[in-house]
Amino acid sequence: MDPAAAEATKELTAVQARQAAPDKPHDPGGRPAHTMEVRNVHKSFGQFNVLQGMSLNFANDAITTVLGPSGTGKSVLIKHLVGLLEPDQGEILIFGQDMWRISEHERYELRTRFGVLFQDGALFGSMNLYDNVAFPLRKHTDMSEADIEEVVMARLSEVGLEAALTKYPSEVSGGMRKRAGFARALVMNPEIVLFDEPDSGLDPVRTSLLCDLILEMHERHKGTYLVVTHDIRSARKVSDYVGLIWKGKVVHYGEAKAAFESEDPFVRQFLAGESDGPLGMD
Ligand SMILES: Nc1ncnc2c1ncn2[C@@H]1O[C@H](COP(=O)(O)OP(=O)(O)OP(=O)(O)O)[C@@H](O)[C@H]1O
Repeated sequence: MDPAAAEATKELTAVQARQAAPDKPHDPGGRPAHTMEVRNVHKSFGQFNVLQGMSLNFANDAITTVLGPSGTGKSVLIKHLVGLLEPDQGEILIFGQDMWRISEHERYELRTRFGVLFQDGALFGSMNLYDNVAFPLRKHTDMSEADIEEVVMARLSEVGLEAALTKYPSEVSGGMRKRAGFARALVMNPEIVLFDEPDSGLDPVRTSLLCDLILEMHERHKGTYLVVTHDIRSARKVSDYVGLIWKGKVVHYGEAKAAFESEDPFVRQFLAGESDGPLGMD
């Protein structure tokens, strides 16, 4: 191995050694120390090892951003967290429960405690924005239409869409679709909210406004938020904690301020988005 590669490997090993905090016991009040934990998760598709021993304890009631290059497994991580993909090895713990050691029904119930904002908002094209936001309440609760209306209007108003409630997704901008998706993600008062590249397809101004909205909603509703992105500016704006993933592993996790001020060459290169440094293309 050439000296530069050896140095990079050494660096990476040192960073990996500082990854996710060790397990903590559950607190005596019954609340797990972490509402969301990923423990040594491996996942392959055919020969392709996407997650290669990923571990991460997400801080409760904080916004964690997970950053990583394209194709590094960020969306695969989200699918594991919501129980859409089963790990080949390792555990996904939600509220202290192993997602894959509970029944399918329990997993389904657990999913109702998540809000997820997918890249394109994942709205139903055949429903207007009001019905899209009302959908989870109609599906998962027996609330009356009057109560549903109260909640839906409150959520739509928080994201600035109360005037657009009769519009269909195809009739509004990408930014509005994301905001509607956000309103829908929050409608069941979730304790965990996951954002899969909320900034994708948005211009810098709309990205910045969406970040403001994420911060505002988190302040108002609290909860454990995970934002997956490769946009470093968004990460800087919203994060309390930052996780960096590379080659299917968490190579750094810690407070955002410390990460952005880190002298570590790997973390610096990652967060500065520079081509020069221990990270390569392969
Ligand atoms: N169901 C699947 N079957 C086969 N390969 C898959 C599947 N899901 C994901 N992959 C592969 O796993 C890798 C990681 O995908 P993932 O979508 O998680 O990347 P990402 O980090 O979210 O990338 P991006 O930032 O570009 O969205 C990719 O190479 C992808 O092709």
